Amino acid sequence: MAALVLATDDIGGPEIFASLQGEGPSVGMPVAFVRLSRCNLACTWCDTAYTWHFEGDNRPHRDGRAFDRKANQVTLEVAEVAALILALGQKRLVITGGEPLMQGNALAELAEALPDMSIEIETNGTTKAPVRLDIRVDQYNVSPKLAHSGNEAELALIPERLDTYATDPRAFFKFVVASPEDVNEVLALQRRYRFKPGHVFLMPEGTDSATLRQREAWLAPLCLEHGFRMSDRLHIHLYGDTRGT
Ligand SMILES: C[S@@+](CC[C@H](N)C(=O)[O-])C[C@H]1O[C@@H](n2cnc3c(N)ncnc32)[C@H](O)[C@@H]1O
Ligand SMILES: Nc1nc2[nH]cc(C(=O)O)c2c(=O)[nH]1
Ligand code: SF4
Ligand SMILES: [Mg+2]
Repeated sequence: MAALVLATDDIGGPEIFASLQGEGPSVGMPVAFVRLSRCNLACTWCDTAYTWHFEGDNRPHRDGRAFDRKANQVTLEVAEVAALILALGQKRLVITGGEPLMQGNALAELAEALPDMSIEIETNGTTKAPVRLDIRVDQYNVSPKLAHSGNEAELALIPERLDTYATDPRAFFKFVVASPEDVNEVLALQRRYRFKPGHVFLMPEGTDSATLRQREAWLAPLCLEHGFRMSDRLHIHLYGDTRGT
């Protein structure tokens, strides 16, 4: 059986936890989360940089911190991960990271070990799931990265991938916006990829309630004007920017 590389919680255990889904179309649902380690992108405002911003990695991040590789990832057999998830007693699993689809083949085995759970995947949209995993996925929350993320567009916005997700009825798009100008980029992507009506969310960048509220004040009218849905970040209001929530 394969192994998965997971992020760690504050005391060094695997980041597997029950919480309410805080973002996107299933906000408020009670779910189990599993957070995998590593990412192929490097968003300057990433709220989980501890999954990829390891010591010696000189990709920039606004925290300016380097994280220690060994302290922030743990490798477990798929069966062990499945048992920890089942122990949470939830019906739905949200797989996130880091970029979880970097470990798509091991995730397919995880999905097979959890035949009764529905599955939602948080992804940056640069990678597709292998078929063995894809057939088990109920929902993709795809979060393509705009210019303010600091990623090169050639790495962050891959036309073939975005075309595939745009035509998949299970895929919802969740764009992180930090300023009103960012919405122009979303509008350009909307024109190019023709995301389905009701499948596009704009979500404020922010890791504290005050920032989210302040940005939602200008984001809400823009959503009304352009027909986008707005996503808050419920978990930030409930628990702050903490691991395992
Ligand atoms: C940490 S990412 C993990 C999954 C995947 N790598 C991705 O980017 O979609 C989970 C979600 O958090 C969002 N996110 C990360 N940092 C954020 C921040 N500072 N403010 C708002 N959303 C953020 C991402 O855009 C994504 O929708
Ligand atoms: N409660 C809660 N909801 C979330 N939705 C997406 C999350 C993520 O980090 O991918 C997340 C998270 O970390 N916590
Ligand atoms: S793609 Fe996701 S995990 Fe990777 S750096 Fe960006 S927000 Fe963080
Ligand atoms: Mg999060």
